[in-house]
Amino acid sequence: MAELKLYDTLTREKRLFAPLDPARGVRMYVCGPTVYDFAHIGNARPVIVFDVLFRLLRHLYGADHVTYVRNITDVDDKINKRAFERWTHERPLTAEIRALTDQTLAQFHADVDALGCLRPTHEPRATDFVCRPEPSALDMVKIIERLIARGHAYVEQGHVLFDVPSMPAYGRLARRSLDEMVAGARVDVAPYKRDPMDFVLWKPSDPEKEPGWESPWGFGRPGWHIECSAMSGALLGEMFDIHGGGIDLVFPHHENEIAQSCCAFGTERMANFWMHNGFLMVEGEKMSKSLGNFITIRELLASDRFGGQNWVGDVLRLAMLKTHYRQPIDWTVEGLNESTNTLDDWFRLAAPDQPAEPSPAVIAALSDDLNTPKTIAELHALRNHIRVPQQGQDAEELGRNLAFLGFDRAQFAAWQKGREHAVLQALGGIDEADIGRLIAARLAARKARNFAESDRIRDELAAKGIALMDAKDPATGELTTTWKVAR
Ligand SMILES: Nc1ncnc2c1ncn2[C@@H]1O[C@H](COP(=O)(O)OP(=O)(O)OP(=O)(O)O)[C@@H](O)[C@H]1O
Ligand SMILES: [Zn+2]
Repeated sequence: MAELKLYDTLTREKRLFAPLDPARGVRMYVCGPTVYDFAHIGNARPVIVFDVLFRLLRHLYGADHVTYVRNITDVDDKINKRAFERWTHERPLTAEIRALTDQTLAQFHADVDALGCLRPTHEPRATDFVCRPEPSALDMVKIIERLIARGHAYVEQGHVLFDVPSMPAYGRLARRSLDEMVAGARVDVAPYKRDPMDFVLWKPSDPEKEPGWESPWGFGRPGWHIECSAMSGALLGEMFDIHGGGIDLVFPHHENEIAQSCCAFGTERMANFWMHNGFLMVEGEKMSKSLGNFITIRELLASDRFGGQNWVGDVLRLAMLKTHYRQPIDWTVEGLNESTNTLDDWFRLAAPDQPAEPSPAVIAALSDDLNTPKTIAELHALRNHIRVPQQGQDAEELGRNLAFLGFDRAQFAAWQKGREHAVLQALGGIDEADIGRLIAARLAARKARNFAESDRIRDELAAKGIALMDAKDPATGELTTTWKVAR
């Protein structure tokens, strides 16, 4: 088996990966979306990156030996605020919140499906893990009770807070001193906190406008960080193999997850590897909702807001994978055009209907800390060996790799056809049949050695924005011509 090496944010090194407990397979947790609005393309980066890792792990360890959990945050103050704004009092507020989160989750699924991402093994909703009736079922309330019992949390004015000074190892993931963390996190100083770094595990809810659960500390709701400790603990165990998310989650979110899980379970570590993707940037800044410089996945797929046209999931996926996951990505129209041309070329040459099966060179590249730029270079090399489009071993191998990497030939082809149709219409009514007739006339002219006429037809089409591509079948020596809309 290929050796898998992954970069671990905690130890700041690339290390050899092996499952902690081979009998349980590989266990991976990735922080998922907060469902109150459309996801932007920056949010898609961790989804795509960890989908590629999921595919690689399934290949290396077997599909039944990988458990991938990506949570859904459906209790959050931004959700409450949005639901409260649109609430018409015709149904209870909790039903309004559920409708908002259901609708947002359905949109999220449609978006990431279009990006070629497999569904994780489990997609737990935070609200299902606040308080579970079975005494043995781990949930947020039980973890908080344990933290209080072990002297790592305290109750104050209806709030439960994690006592940061009670954990000497706090700050190890972020590698910051307490002073730096206080400055960097812009932590709220609140009257119920003993130390400014202490963070909320539980807070009281106003039953009139906020969702809540009955708890030993009154009617309230959990803080954000505790949900990931509960869902990962319940579905993967107290210690698991890989924990992922965007680099912005290192501090405070992941630092706090570690504090909660390790102090509640009495463990040294929460995850064996911590993996973080870099930012997707627009004009030198992180794409984010708060900065307002974002474009949603939906807008890219279904509107012409970015670059004056709509895009297909495969193009967004390739544009994302061209950059190594730990580097920042600059999101540009030019990058999407380049990816479009690459996929157009690959699908023209790759054999259709191939099973998803990677080449050893692709596995080797991905096994080196998910080196997707190297993977893409391997595909270009493979492409250069193809003699006859869509035929022969190399064409089949390219097709198998594209399927393995999650590219969808039919989806891409349908989008290309739609684009070509739109361009042809804009060009003033030339259609596919006209082009076919002109190509046949040109081939006939060439056969008759009437090169002036064949060039005239080529120029006539070029003037209309149609480029012709000639290829010779090496077996028969026949010339065949295909066309595309030139841009
Ligand atoms: N620009 C970005 N580039 C890469 N990953 C990102 C970016 N923005 C958010 N993420 C990641 O997306 C996932 C979902 O995060 P979250 O729901 O907190 O996003 P968000 O609150 O909408 O982000 P923001 O407020 O920054 O727009 C996280 O793993 C986060 O790190
Ligand atoms: Zn999390």
